[in-house]
Amino acid sequence: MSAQVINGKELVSSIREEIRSDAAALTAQGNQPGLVVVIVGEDAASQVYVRNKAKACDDVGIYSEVHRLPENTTQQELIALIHKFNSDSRINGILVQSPLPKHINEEAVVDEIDPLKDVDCFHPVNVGNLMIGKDGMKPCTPHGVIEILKRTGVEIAGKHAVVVGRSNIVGKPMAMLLLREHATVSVVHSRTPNMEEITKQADILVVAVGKAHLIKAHHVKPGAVVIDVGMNRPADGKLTGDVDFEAVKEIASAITPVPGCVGPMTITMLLRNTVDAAGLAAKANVSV
Ligand SMILES: Nc1nc(=O)c2c([nH]1)NC[C@@H]1CN(c3ccc(C(=O)N[C@@H](CCC(=O)O)C(=O)O)cc3)C=[N+]21
Repeated sequence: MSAQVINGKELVSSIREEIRSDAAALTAQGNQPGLVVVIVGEDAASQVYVRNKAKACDDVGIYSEVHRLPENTTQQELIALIHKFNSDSRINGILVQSPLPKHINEEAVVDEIDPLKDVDCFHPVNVGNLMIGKDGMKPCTPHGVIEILKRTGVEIAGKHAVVVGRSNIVGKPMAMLLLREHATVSVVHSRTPNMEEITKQADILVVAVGKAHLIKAHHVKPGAVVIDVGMNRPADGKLTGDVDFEAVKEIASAITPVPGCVGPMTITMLLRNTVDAAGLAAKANVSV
C-alpha cells in the first residue's frame, strides 16, 4: 500500500492563518511584529530564500526589512548592525542568513543577537533553554517537523524516533524536541557503522543529512512515518530530499515530499517565532 503523502500546503496555510490573526491583534495595539533578515555576499540560493522570507512576512502582516551587505563587510560592521537592531523596537526578530563569508566567524556573530530576538534559536542561551525544557524560542526546522507530526495525528510519546544527522541546525535540536514529546530517540550519523539496523527500528524517521537518495526502502520499517528534511539540488537542477521518495513511499505509512513540506514549514515557524517574540516584547512593555 502506498503511503499518505503529507500535504504541506494545507498545513502551512492553516498555521499561517493562526499567525496572521495573532499578528493582526498585535498590530491593532500598535505592536506590529517586525523581522529583519541580514544577508552578506552574493550566494545565489540565499538570495532566493531571503526573498521568500520577505514574501511570507507580507503574507501574514509582519513588517520586514532585508539588509544586503557586500561580501567584504567586516565582522565588526556586521556586529554593529546587529547591535542597532537589538535596540530597535520595531524589530522583534533578527535572522542572519547563513552561510556567511569565510572571514566572518558565524558563532561570534550569533552570540551578539539579543536572545529574545533570536528567531533562528541559534544563540547558546536559547539552545540551553531548549535542552532543559524551558519555554522559549524553538528552532524553525525541527519545530516545523514536530508540527507536521502533531497536525497529521502521528503519536510521538513512547514511539522510537530515529534522527539521521547531527547538525546543530537540525539533527541535535530535532532529537531534543522529540525527547520533549516523550519519544525514545536515537541519533545516527556518518560514523554509525550499522545505520540500517537502527533506522529499521524507527516508528518515526527524520532524515537531515544533505545526501540525495541516502535513505532507501531497506532502511525503513513497514508503516513508519518518514520526514525528509534534505534539500539537494543535483546537476539536473531538480530539488530532491535525502529519501528515495518513490521507493520509500511504498513502505512507509506517511511521508513528506520535497519540495513542498518541511521547507515551507520552516519559513512558517520563523513567522511564528517572530510573532511570539513581538507578543512577549509587547507584554514586557506594558508591565514596566
Ligand atoms: N540563519 C538562517 N536560518 C535559516 O533558516 C536558513 C539559513 N540561515 N540559510 C539557508 C537555509 C535554507 N532555508 C530554507 C528554508 C525554506 C526553504 C523552502 O521553502 N524550500 C521549498 C522549495 C524552494 C525551492 O524550490 O528552491 C520547499 O522545500 O518546498 C528552503 C530553504 C533556511 N535556511
